[in-house]
Amino acid sequence: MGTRGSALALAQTGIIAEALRQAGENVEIVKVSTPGDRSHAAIAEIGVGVFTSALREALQRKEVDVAIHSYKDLPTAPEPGIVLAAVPLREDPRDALIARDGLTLGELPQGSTVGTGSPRRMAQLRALGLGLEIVPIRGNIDTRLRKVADGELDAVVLARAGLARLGRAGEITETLDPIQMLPAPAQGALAVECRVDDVDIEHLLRSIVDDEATRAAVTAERAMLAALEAGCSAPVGALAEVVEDLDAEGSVIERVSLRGVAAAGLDGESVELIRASAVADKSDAERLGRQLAAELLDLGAGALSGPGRNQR
Ligand SMILES: NCc1[nH]cc(CCC(=O)O)c1CC(=O)O
Repeated sequence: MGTRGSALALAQTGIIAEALRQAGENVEIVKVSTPGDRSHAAIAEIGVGVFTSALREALQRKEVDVAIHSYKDLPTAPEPGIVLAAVPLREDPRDALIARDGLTLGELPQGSTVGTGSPRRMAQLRALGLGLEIVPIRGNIDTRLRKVADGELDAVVLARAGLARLGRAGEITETLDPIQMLPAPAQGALAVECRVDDVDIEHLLRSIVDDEATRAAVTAERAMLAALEAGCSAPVGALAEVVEDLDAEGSVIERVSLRGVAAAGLDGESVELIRASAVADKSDAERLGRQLAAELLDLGAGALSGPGRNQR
């Protein structure tokens, strides 16, 4: 089972390995170093897939049989020869604020520094109009948290899921409501991949670790992202939830409810956000994502054209 060597990646891979071991399987974990781990440049500069392509190559070369990724870091374009065998039960997908002195977003004084390297988080923070100073940062979760502890920054915004998996959710001072901050498509979810011709392993992974509701939600979010032709570092947020509804005859059916946001500009400098939401049958998750993307484009997310367009 291949994984990146970061604390977060090892924790995530450990969860899946444990589930397989519980089911009686024998698992060996192999660390694969990626250019994303070695470079300190901004993610927007080094490009989509920096954390995931080395792992996929190790899979193709048969150095590993399974690859575990943070789903939100995967490019939207399918990879020939590789299949998404399972999408395990998702962690809380929301973003979280870790601020000095236990402060919430609303309590941070004007001019407070908030660290994030994500154009999506930058755009949504700016749109709140709180007068915060956004500081671009990179580095692993520990490095980012330390900047607040050391007093270098007043706050940072991180995925709740990553903090929870590292046992550091206790440092969160506010979990951000998706109304203020929509997460990255597939945030909090893992992607478990294997080689397309490895049917036994695919079946095994699907039967032990796949979660149907997570898969449907993430399918809608990622279809929206793909249709916007925006890569994982673009200012696009999406959150889908599987909800119970009644059909015309009054029977309970499962539907997918999807919310999306896109900044009018590509660089996170824009304060104008475009929002839309829609609901569809669970079996129509993919189409729902594409339809919401079309609506966002109609509403003006078309300004996403530019250097980042088609970068998948
Ligand atoms: N881009 C880095 C990354 N990839 C996955 C996570 C957290 C775990 C997740 O979202 O599944 C993070 C860190 C973060 O955004 O705070």
